[in-house]
Formats: sequence, structure tokens, C-alpha cells
Amino acid sequence: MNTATMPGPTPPLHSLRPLRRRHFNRLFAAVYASAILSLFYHHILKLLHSTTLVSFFMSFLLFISDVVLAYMWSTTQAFRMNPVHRQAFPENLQKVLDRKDFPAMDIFICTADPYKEPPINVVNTALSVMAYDYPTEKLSVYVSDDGGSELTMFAFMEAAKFGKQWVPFCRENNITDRCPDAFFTSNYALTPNTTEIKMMYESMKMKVEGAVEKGKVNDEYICSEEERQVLSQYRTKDFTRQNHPSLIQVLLNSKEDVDNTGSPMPNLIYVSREKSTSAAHHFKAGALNALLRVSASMTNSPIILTLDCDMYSNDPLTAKRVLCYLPNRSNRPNCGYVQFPQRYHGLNNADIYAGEHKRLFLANPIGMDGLNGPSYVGTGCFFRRRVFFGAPSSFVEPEIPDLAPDHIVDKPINGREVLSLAHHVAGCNYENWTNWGSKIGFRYGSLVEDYYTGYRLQCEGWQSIFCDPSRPAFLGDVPITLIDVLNQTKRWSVGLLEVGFSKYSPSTFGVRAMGVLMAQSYAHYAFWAIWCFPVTVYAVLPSLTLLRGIPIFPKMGFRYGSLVEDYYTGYRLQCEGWQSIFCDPSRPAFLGSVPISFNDALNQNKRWYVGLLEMGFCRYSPLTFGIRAMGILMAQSYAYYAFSAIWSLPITVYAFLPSLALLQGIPFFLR
Ligand SMILES: O=c1ccn([C@@H]2O[C@H](COP(=O)(O)OP(=O)(O)O[C@H]3O[C@H](CO)[C@@H](O)[C@H](O)[C@H]3O)[C@@H](O)[C@H]2O)c(=O)[nH]1
Ligand SMILES: [Mn+2]
Repeated sequence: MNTATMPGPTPPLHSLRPLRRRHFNRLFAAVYASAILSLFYHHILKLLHSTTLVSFFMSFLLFISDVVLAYMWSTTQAFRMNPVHRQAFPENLQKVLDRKDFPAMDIFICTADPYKEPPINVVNTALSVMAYDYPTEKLSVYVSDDGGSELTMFAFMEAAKFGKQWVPFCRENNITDRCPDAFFTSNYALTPNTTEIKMMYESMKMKVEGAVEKGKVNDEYICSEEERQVLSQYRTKDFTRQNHPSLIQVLLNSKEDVDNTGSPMPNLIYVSREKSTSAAHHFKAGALNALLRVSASMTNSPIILTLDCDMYSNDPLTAKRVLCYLPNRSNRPNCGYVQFPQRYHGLNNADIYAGEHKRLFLANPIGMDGLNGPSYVGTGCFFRRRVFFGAPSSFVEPEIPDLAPDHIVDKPINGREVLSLAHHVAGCNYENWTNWGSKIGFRYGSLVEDYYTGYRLQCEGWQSIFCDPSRPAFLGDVPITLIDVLNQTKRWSVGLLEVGFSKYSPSTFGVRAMGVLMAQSYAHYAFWAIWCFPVTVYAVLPSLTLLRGIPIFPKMGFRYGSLVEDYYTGYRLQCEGWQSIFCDPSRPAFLGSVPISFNDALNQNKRWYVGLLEMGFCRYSPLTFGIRAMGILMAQSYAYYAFSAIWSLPITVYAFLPSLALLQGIPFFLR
């Protein structure tokens, strides 16, 4: 029975708390902005007063560098204006929603190359989500294989068998690490049960890795005529990864397949979209759009999770956590997706290479979450299927009505009718003359389809939510070799610049569509690559100018002397070892005039004090340099003057504090 219909207060599903530091951040931004303005004032003076071409050029480079730095700083401020902290309470879900009313979920896992992305890891990712703490018959896992490889297909045929043991094993033993590899490398309890399942896992792993090593599936591993037929599709003439027909295989069907306890299994569907060297395939965005359509023809679940093949689920509660927000339970009426941060396993604690991208994936999203919601980062993101079909208020109809997000599929997923539609929509020419990639689905036009798609969705008016539970929901691999990191950085920079300089640039189109602060956040990423300019200039220019003896930074006045040149000069002479004599005859040898107006006296005092303090705190301070140079007594005499300004502290305190204390009745002096 659904308790939500019973009277009484419903327990909260989530909470939202703005962080107190936002006040400080705003104040700091104001102060910092004025400092930047005065820096620019200095720069402009410097430019106007430069005498030679070389010094003008240097000043100009520094000026441009600082302009870039200031611009990037200004974009980061959008993240700091209103950071928020969110919490979900999945434990309250059962009081609000009956398990049978949980929405179905389609989970998309992309893989592209069996050699760079070992199939056994992809299988681990898939198993970790198939074992979600969620009604299994409502989960459908779709694997997109852009590598078009029999190795991946074989790995998933094995995974379908192993899953029938693994899913109930996790459920019955209430395992938290539902990614098999993570579980077997953790400190798990050794029972006959775990030893048995570990052996099954190891045997699957051996077969899959053995096949990858050989580059083809061994005949002895193929256990049925059906499997042989499936694999033979990859062995036809002219079959290459860039050129092959669409391959769709229902490996598990929740209506028919049961696990070893008799409970239904999730759907598991392998998809390798049609590829042809003459048709654009749009990389991952293309793969995701093919999955959007294939899944629409088979299950059409209202909620979609996208995952990179290396990002396994680290928390079985995640799907339930999402229900605390989606489809319509958040404070955001147009919430289109819930983004979890990218977290990684296998980094050392200090993460000395900053591979975790904490700013990108943790610090900045809480700032965007306080505005209209975080950007989409390609993985660990739960979407409402509806977001891919136009703005919240204007639905864009797909060309086949059966692909629309509200269409209910009531035919068996491995029936002829469904499969023929699925193959049709997985075709490489299917998207020609349609809205896919522009108004429908994941957007084409940038190498970073995730950023671009999230950006365009938010421009349409969709909002999002950032969900960062203390136990990471997903864990992925971080690139560890220099070449991989460079490649990734290059791909990201180019992709982001493509958006920055397109007609949908955040600084033009974006500002109008989503307001200044959100647009600034997106601009921060779009123009991420321009950091390289100031970084290069500041890395190289100072050393070059030093070699040429050209001063480029403003001079600090007090280094060169003191306002009280008399005191300072005498002091330095005595430090050098000169001595002196005091002569005070009874008739004054000289007479001067004394300042008599209050203002003149104040001015003189101020000048003296500042000059003396300059001395007291410079590197020739009587307290340090002086003691070594002239002995303690002489140094003390000079220190007496150098620090004469600090009299002001006790004088002020003794002037005010006793009266204040008296007024407040606080006893102050000894009785
Ligand atoms: O033609 C392609 C290329 C890639 N992929 C898959 O896309 C995912 C991400 O690709 P990867 O090479 O690992 O890129 P990363 O830079 O590590 O990924 C980050 O950046 C990508 C581009 O912005 C996003 O798609 C990812 O979600 C995000 O994690 C992987 O699962 C690939 O298998 C495909 O399916 N088809
Ligand atoms: Mn990756």
C-alpha cells in the first residue's frame, strides 16, 4: 500500500543548505576586483610611459596575461557566489513511494575499443549497475560497442551467465561493493559461498582476457550453436570496426530470464550501431543517440543513466537516491538531470598530479548547483528521457512517434517487430534530415559532447541537480600516462574552444539564454584553454628580462631607504663601524624652529614614525642586522627609535579600556 496517500507529514527526501562562505566570497570578490582595477591602472601607466620598443612589448605581454587571468578569475566568481550543500534521504523513499511504482531505468554504457578498454572492465561496470538495490525487472542495461568487436560481445555473453549468480549473491549478502572486481580485491568475509562465486568470476575473467589476448574467441569457449551464430556475424567478409551492419543482441530479458533464485534478471542488451566509412558517426554523442533510439524501441524508460565503460557503481543505493529528486520531487520544477561527480579509484591520497580534478568535478558544481544546476560531465548522470526532446515548454516530436518519451512499449523486446525497429534506428544513415544531434538527443558539434549537451539543455531552460554523497556513487579510472593525459587535455581544450567560438558561445548566446552567472560558469570551461597564454608568459618572460636586466615589476619604495634619512644614514654608518661624539656646550650651538600648528606636528610625527618603522621592519632592522653589526646596547638604542610608533598601542588601550571596563562594571585593576 502506498503510504504517501495516508494523512500525516511526509518525511523529507532531500535537503538544501546554502553555504555560509558565500557571504565571505562575495565580499572577497569585491575587494579583489578593486585590486585588479588598480593593477590595470598601473599597467596602463607603464604602457604609456614605456620608452623603448622592447619594454613596450614586455609591458604589453604582461598586460594581456593579466587581462586573461582577470577574465578567468571573473568567470570563477560565478561558482563562488552561491555554493550549496544537498543531501538525499533514500531511507525515507519507501514511506513516499511504493516499490512497484519505481520508474524504470535505462542504463547506457559506452565502450569503443576492446584493447584500450578491456571488456572485463566493461563487464564489471555493467554488473555493478545490474546489481543495484532496485527492482531488477525495471533495470535495462544497454552496452554500446563502438569497437564493433566480438571480444566485447563474448564478454557480455559470459557476463549474462555470471550475472545470474552475482546479482542474487549481492542482494542476499547485502554487499556494498557490487562491482565484482572491487569486491574481490576488498577485505571480504571468506565463506564457502564467496569462495565459490570468486571461482566463477575468475573463470569468466580468464576466458574473457584469454580471448582479448588472442584477438579472437576460442572455439572451446563457445558453448552453444546460438553463441556460434552470434559471433559469426563478426566474421563476415568486409567486417571492420569502421564498416559493419548494426548488431543488436538481447542477452538477458527480464520477462524470461531469472537468476539462480528464480527472481527476474535485468534486461541486458548489446548494441553496436551500424558504421560506414562514408557516414559521420559523431563519436560518443552518436553512440548515445543510437542507444536513445534503440532503448526507446525496446523499453523506453523515463529515466536514463549514462556511464563511461570505466565508471563502475560504488554504491547500490544510488538509483534510489536519484528518485529523491527525479522525476518531479526536487525544488527545481524543470529539473532534467542529476549529475554525480566523477571520482576515481587508484589515486594516491595526496594526488600529487591533481588527477582528481577536484575543482572541475567537486568544487565548481556546488556553485552551479546554487544557480541553475551543474553541467553534464558525460558519466554518472541520470536524465529524464524527456530532456532530449526539446525545451520544458516546447516538445520536439521525433520523426517516428514510437521514439517519443511518453510512448509505452508493450511488445516483447526480442520480438521481430521490436528488433526490426531497433536495427532501423541504429542505422548509420538514419539521422540524415532529422533533428538528432541538433534539437533532439545528445548534441553534435563539439569533441566534448557532454559539456555541450548539458549546456544546450540548460540554455533551453532545463535545470539540474548535483548529488555528491559521502560514499562516492561511481568510481572510474584516471588517465595515468603522460601521453594519455596530454591527449585528454588536448581533446577537452579543443572541444571546449569549439563551443566557446561557436554561434552558441556562452559569452553571447549563453548570456541571453541563461543569465550572466550561469553563462560565466560555462564560459569558464569554454575558454579553459586560454590559461596557457598567461602561464607561458609568466613562466618565460621574467627569466628573460632578468637576463637582460630589464625591470618588469613595480619597485617597492622602502627597500631603497627610509623617510628618516638622517636616522637611517647614521644607523647604517655606525653599523659599518663608524663611531661618533656628542657635543652639548652650555650656549646652544644652533637654534631652529619647531612646528607649531597641530597639523604640522601631526605630519612630522607621522613621517617620523613611518620612516622609523620602515627601518624597524626592513632587513637592516636594529633587532636583527643591528645586533650583529653593533652589539646589543647600541642596537637597543636604535630599536628604541625604530619602534617608537608602537607606544601608540598601550597608550590607546590604557586611554580607553579602563573607562569602558568601568562603564561595564568589569573590575580591571588590582584591588
Ligand atoms: O567514438 C567513441 C569515443 C568514445 N566513446 C566512449 O566514451 C567514453 C569516454 O571516452 P574517453 O576516451 O574515456 O574520454 P575521457 O576524456 O576519459 O572522458 C571524459 O570526457 C568525455 C568527452 O567530454 C566524456 O564523454 C566522458 O564522459 C568524460 O568522462 C568511453 O566510455 C568511450 O568508450 C564511444 O563510445 N565512442
Ligand atoms: Mn575515460
